[in-house]
Amino acid sequence: MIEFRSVSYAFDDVSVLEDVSLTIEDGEFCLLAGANGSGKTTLLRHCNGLLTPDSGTVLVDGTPVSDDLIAARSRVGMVFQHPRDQFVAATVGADVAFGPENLGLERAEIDRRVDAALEAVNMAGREDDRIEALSGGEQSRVAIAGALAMDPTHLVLDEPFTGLDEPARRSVLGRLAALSADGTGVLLATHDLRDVLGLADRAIAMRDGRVAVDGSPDDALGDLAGLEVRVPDR
Ligand SMILES: Nc1ncnc2c1ncn2[C@@H]1O[C@H](COP(=O)(O)OP(=O)(O)OP(=O)(O)O)[C@@H](O)[C@H]1O
Repeated sequence: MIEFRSVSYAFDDVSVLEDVSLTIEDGEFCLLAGANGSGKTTLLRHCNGLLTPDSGTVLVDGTPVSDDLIAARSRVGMVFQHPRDQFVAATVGADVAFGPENLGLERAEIDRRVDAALEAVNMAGREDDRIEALSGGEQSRVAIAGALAMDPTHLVLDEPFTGLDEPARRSVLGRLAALSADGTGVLLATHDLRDVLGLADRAIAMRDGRVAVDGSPDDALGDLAGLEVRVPDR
């Protein structure tokens, strides 16, 4: 469970998050929508301590992130907007293994996690492929595998579809839905909800640093008007 309790945050005295309270349950597939600049990325970066609240608390599985940064970073897998920027190795297998290696796990456990993570994103057997030779969709899936190899309770993704074509987007979405059905909490920031609302359990939308909408996708749909979010045609 990821819990935001009255979280506020400002960059240089400019308030970006204001009194945000949210709980993301295990296995919940949760969308985070909102116009550019509404605070989505800032919120997500609190989930593993990349940012620290000015006031309020963020808890991961009951422990404040600031009390145990390593636990938070192991439990919350983060996938950023441009996966290319988050790769640390030249090949798929080496990149996905990087996180578990840093946890100091035994080689057999690392190999098991890499295999399972690649399997989960439909990239099994591609360990030796060079990342730079992969398509955008494959790179996104490798970035997700890298996060999964940490065996997280939650996956937090910031606009992971940027630059992906439709088939790649659908493929990544399908994997996220399957992972959430298997118990991984998913928090997915996107300003384009057209083909994701139907997969999600819940839709949250931010406006000016506050939670403006929070409900089931069906209920949220009507409330999203005016938030510069792309919604499905009815
Ligand atoms: N490092 C920073 N320094 C100063 N201001 C920042 C910084 N990062 C973000 N901001 C500001 O904080 C506000 C919220 O930005 P944030 O990136 O969280 O929004 P967002 O909803 O994720 O937008 P986008 O969809 O464009 O990524 C914006 O006004 C932005 O300019």
